[in-house]
Amino acid sequence: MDLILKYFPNLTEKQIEQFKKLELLYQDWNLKINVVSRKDIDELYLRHVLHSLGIAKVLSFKSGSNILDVGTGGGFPGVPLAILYPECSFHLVDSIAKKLKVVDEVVEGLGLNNVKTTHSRVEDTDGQYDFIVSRAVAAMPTFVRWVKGKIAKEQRHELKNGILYLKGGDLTEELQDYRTTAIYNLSDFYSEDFFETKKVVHLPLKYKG
Ligand SMILES: C[S@@+](CC[C@H](N)C(=O)[O-])C[C@H]1O[C@@H](n2cnc3c(N)ncnc32)[C@H](O)[C@@H]1O
Repeated sequence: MDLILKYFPNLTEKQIEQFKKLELLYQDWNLKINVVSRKDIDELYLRHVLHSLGIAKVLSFKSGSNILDVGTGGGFPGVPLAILYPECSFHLVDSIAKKLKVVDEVVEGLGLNNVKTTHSRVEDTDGQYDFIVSRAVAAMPTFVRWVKGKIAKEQRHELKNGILYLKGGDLTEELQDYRTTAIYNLSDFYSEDFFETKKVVHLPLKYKG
């Protein structure tokens, strides 16, 4: 938890309580339904919470923003971002029901009222969002195919509406067809070794009507 405060020192008491409670809820639910590996549970704040919040180091979501988390699994990056941005609406989608069961329990346990979950493949969902966030779900070409048509028309942020994807390693080949991407190194914000190769990829997408 100190790790979160190190990089996000302006949290409210409520947010601090929610981030603290997150560990207990995941430990408990992970025993019943395994959604996070044992090693990762031991390092929940580093590998999941702080990593998810890396998106917030790149862009601060404005109040009233709508965010889609594709393939949220156990709730990453959607749940930590929903705690950080209580004035934004988060839609967390996953095609595996049992993972969303854990997310629903965690969301309820935290008293988060800005999160909606849907059990579906994202291709089969409707909705328009300022930003679409994700981690470890699909290569960019596939991902772009899944989410096109889901971008809101109105631009409210300094970054154009589109995808904010947590990725790692060498992305040269994967992103070669996307000239408008910007890559942000999380090592510029966080000093822990875990973030050495981790990045946030911003890909603006056009509104499709
Ligand atoms: C490796 S897990 C990553 C989970 C989470 N984003 C994280 O980083 O901890 C990939 C998740 O994407 C989901 N997924 C894969 N394809 C999907 C699709 N087309 N629509 C919705 N969810 C999908 C899987 O069910 C799985 O939970």
